[in-house]
Amino acid sequence: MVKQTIQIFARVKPTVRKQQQGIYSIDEDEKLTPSLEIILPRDLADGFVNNKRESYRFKFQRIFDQDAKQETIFENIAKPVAESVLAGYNGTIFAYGQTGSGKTFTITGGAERYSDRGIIPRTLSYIFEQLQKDSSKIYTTHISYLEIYNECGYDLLDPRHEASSLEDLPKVTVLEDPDQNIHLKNLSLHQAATEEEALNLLFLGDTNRMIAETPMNQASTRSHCIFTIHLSSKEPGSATVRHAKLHLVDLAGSERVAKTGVGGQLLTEAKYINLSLHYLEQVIIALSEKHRSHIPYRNSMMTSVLRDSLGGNCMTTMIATLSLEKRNIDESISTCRFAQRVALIKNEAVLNEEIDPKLMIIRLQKEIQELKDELAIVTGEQRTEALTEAELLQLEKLITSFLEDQDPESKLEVGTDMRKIHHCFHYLKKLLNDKKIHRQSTAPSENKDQNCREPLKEEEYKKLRDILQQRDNEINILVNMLKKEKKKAQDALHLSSVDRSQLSHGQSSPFPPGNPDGPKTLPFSASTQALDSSTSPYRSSLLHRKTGMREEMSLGRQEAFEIFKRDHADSVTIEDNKQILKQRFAEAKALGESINEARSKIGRLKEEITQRHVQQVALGISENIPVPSMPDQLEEKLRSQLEEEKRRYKTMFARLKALKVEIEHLQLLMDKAKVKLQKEFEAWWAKEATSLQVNSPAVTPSNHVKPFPQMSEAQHERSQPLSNKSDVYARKILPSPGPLLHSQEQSSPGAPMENRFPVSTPVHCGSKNGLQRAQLQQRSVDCWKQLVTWIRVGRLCFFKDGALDAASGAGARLTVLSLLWVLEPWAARQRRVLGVERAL
Ligand SMILES: Nc1ncnc2c1ncn2[C@@H]1O[C@H](COP(=O)(O)OP(=O)(O)OP(=O)(O)O)[C@@H](O)[C@H]1O
Repeated sequence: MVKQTIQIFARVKPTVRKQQQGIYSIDEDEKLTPSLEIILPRDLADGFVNNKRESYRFKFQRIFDQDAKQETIFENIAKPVAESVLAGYNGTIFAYGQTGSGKTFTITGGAERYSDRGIIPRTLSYIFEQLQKDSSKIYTTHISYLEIYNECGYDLLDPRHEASSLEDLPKVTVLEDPDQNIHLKNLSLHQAATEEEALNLLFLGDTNRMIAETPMNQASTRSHCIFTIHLSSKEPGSATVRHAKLHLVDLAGSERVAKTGVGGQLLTEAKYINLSLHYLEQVIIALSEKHRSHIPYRNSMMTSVLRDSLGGNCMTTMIATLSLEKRNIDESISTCRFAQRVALIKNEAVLNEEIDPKLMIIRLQKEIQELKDELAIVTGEQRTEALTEAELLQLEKLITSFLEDQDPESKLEVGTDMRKIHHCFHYLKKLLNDKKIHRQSTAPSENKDQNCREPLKEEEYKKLRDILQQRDNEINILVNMLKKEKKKAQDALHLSSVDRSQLSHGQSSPFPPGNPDGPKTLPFSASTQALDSSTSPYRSSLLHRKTGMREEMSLGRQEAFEIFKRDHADSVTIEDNKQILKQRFAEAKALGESINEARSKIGRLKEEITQRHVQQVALGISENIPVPSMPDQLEEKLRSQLEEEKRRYKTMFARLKALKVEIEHLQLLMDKAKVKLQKEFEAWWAKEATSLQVNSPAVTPSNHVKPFPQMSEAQHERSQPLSNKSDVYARKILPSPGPLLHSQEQSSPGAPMENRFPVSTPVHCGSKNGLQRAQLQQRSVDCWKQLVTWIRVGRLCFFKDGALDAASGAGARLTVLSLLWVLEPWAARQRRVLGVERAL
């Protein structure tokens, strides 16, 4: 049993230095327990805190300042916990802090760079690396991913459901057995045999979390997420199994409702979050107080799930994430205070061992049999029924192996059942008799042979023995050569089939097959195939969802999506990652080729060594001299070259392995970014569609929505100043406002935007009485064509799908208005508007 208080660490998020100046300091002098001092600026100290203290000091196991790398965080915080999980103890790491303080960044990681990987992917990497190294045990790994939102649990890894909202995901409920053990009903466990499989599950969960979030529930901010690695280990042949769980928890933002200043649905959410964090706090207070008999775990789902992690059988670590800016000082102090209370909690971690029921049954059955046998001896009671066929067969097998065993001490153990003992004697007797008869029938010729033989002289005998030994050696060498030839032929066959399959995959994998020492396995090609969307069910389902969405898009919407993508803040990151991925692929390909060369060289060297050896043997036979036991100089040289080449191969192999992990991670990051992009586009599109409908009869500048959600405030503001003047322009150049749609059904909210502006829809144009409807439509179409051309050549910076499909005046008016809002700068806007006017 390991008794330990919960370890607390602090991590300060990097922000603009100016905003943090003089606000905090870290005292590293106290090596064992460094402290963080938060200094209240004078303006805040007055009245902010009752006693007007100007600085607060908090102790932590370690404090990581702004420049701490993800690698450092993993090495110092997560690695020790992962090690205890590998040893069979439960572990928990949870991040606590206000929204935006870096909880998700610390636990999951950033979505931009490979080096930004957080605790979860690094821990998975570490655990699988350790499992591979340890061949003394059989390990099984399972993953689960739970999201708790408004006190309801959701399974983020259910492959049967395609989540488009949180409600689509299976609901998880907490059950408690009589021993007060917590069970999570409906939370699926997924076996992950490799790091890639586990990372794919993480990716699936994160994407489901992102897709399922509502505009109200912006991802991690308002929900708690628990990623759990379940690890079982067993020594071969042993009936004892060890189970350990590692919870990696990203809690919701800890800020107070009053500060967030929200209402409606957000307020409800905030209340739930505050309530669940409040219950967490209550549990922690209760645990830190001595002699408290009741700990209110059951009050909330999160405390129920984390029951063991808090004051139970677990090694728990808390990371207090701090965004130490002036405006966040109160939240930062509150986070640190919380951490100080958490540090008082003592946990008692025990090894979670249990007996494997199957092995236990076999063991007990054997024991019962032995006891029955003993009882039979003691009571003198003997069984009289005949032995079954299976029992007889079993006995005969035992006798055969007993007779074949060269060990003179070996025993024939059949127990104390007299029926079995009798049968053994009968069987042996039969064997003996059969042999006697056989001897008699072959005796005359044997006798004759023996008579002919003269006693062998000692010298001759030795010579013959040497020759025999030599022949044996030759035969062994030849057999080995034969085996190698056979293996080569098989490999050639295998390689050609791999080549074929790689060709059929389009892009060939840069990862070469196998290890020159071992059997010809295909570790990399197999795992890259696992990454391929056709073989990874999780990734493929998400990619399908993503591409599926694309396929459903109309032409115009696709065009809008392309522009949305181009202008999105993440596009630079995606492009950067694409470039890095390309570089890594090129590097992996070059490395793969070098590895293949090294493999062939190793093969050639091995062949040369064998040939050299055969030559030596042949020389020995022809000149009748014994084969030298030590390799000659040439062979020695070949062997050292072989060793050198093997070392080179291993180094390259290790690098390639690391590259593979990096490539897979980058691919996952890109997939995630693409899904996010698609989702944001859909949300923006839906919002635009709604606002077009709601505002359609009279579009006023106040109704204008920010055209792209990802636009910076500055960009947005620049695009905003639509004066009445531009409205006047719009009115001038376009059909005047009027009822845009004929019937109610055309404006039904569910109707796709393209349906709302059908080409054939006649439009009622109130004040353009002089113009024929057909002429008006023609003008609109021309106008649209012109606009589309401008967009294509980059003259206009913004365009919406309705425009392409809408040949009607109504569609034209609205969309051109939208266009006008984002034309910049003002002078250019005017020129373009005039251009539009001329085009009309
Ligand atoms: N140590 C860090 N280094 C670099 N960037 C960071 C760091 N910590 C946080 N960030 C960045 O700050 C932003 C907010 O961080 P993050 O999403 O992790 O906050 P959070 O505490 O999880 O917020 P929420 O409660 O909304 O989930 C992100 O863009 C993240 O990349």
